[in-house]
Amino acid sequence: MPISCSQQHSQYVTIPADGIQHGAGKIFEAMKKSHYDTSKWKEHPLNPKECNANTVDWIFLVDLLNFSFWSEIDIDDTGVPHPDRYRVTFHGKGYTGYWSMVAAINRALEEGIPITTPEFFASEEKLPDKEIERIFRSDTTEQVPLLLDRIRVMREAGKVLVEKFGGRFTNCIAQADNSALKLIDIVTSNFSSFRDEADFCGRKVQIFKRAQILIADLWACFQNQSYGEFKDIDEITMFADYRVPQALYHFHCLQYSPELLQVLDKGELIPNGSPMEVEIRGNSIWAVELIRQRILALIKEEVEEQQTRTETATPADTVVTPPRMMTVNAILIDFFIWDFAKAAQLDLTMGERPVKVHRTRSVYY
Ligand SMILES: Nc1nc2c(c(CN[C@H]3C=C[C@H](O)[C@@H]3O)cn2[C@@H]2O[C@H](COP(=O)(O)O)[C@@H](O)[C@H]2O)c(=O)[nH]1
Repeated sequence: MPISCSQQHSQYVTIPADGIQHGAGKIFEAMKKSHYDTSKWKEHPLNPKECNANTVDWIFLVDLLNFSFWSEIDIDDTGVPHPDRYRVTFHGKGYTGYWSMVAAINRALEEGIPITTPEFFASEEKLPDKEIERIFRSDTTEQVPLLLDRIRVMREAGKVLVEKFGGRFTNCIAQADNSALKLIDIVTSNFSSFRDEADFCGRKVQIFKRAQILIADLWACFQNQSYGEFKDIDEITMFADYRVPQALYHFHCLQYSPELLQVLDKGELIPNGSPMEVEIRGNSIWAVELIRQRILALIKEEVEEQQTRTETATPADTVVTPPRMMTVNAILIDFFIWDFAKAAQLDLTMGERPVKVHRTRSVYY
């Protein structure tokens, strides 16, 4: 369930009500225009086109390693990558950021390395650390961020899968009885690197970004069938990373204090679990929840308008087609905003309302 940030505790981040109206309208219009739905997931060249148990292994490893790609070298982070920032070339195209990790995994698979097989990536004998370093090798001088943490979380998760779940994440899915909330519980209680939580004003807040995006990627890839079928998928929140908050600020859906803006502009490190960081992440979750509620209201208005028009339409009027009732949940809004942020990164960093991503090093996002 999304957490509702107690605003009075927020010193650095707030959610302007008029900003939500403005942002939700813009996002809704853009999502309608692009017919944004789960079918978009497979369109990215690096995402798998087949949906089977091997795809589940692939998604598990990708979301196990789906953290911390911001570069120490590419300070401006405009989307036009600094030539020396970590980059992986696959099928002739250079990838940076999140996609660089995915490209490295796909490259290893094409080199015949069973990198997505848990009993393989669990084992220092079968897959020595040096070989993992080679798999994530860069075209440039900058190494993949947090390489040692990536190796550590692979060993830990691989061993848990082998020892407790028959070596496949499909067995975790089977235990969850098509419940996303149950699967979050299985993942966060068995795999410590997914246990993304913090203390905020004396309360424990469970953000669980990678556990939730793991479920979202399964749901989107399998289009709510088979290993991706979840009856309570709408309980999943947006994924509190460092890219979507930047876009939410751009859409006026987040407001930052002068002190936070200065920290971001200077590229200062913000510790994982610090009030500043938890406020950015917690308010992002709540802002997307408010955007979702606003979009549902806009859809309702549209349907009612169409119905009125249809009732009063005379034969001479053109036939009105009911609007595509979009399924809108926090996942689709998040995926849309993230894809938008990547496409509009130059505007987000250099445009009329520029802001940098917050720089926290952690295995959680
Ligand atoms: N909230 C949210 N965070 C997301 C994603 C994704 C990738 N999902 C795509 C994959 C399949 C679907 O098509 C999705 O569109 C990565 N990240 C996070 O971003 C950061 C990396 O950013 P940069 O350094 O600029 O590449 C890092 O924290 C990473 O964990 C998302 O969707 N939502």
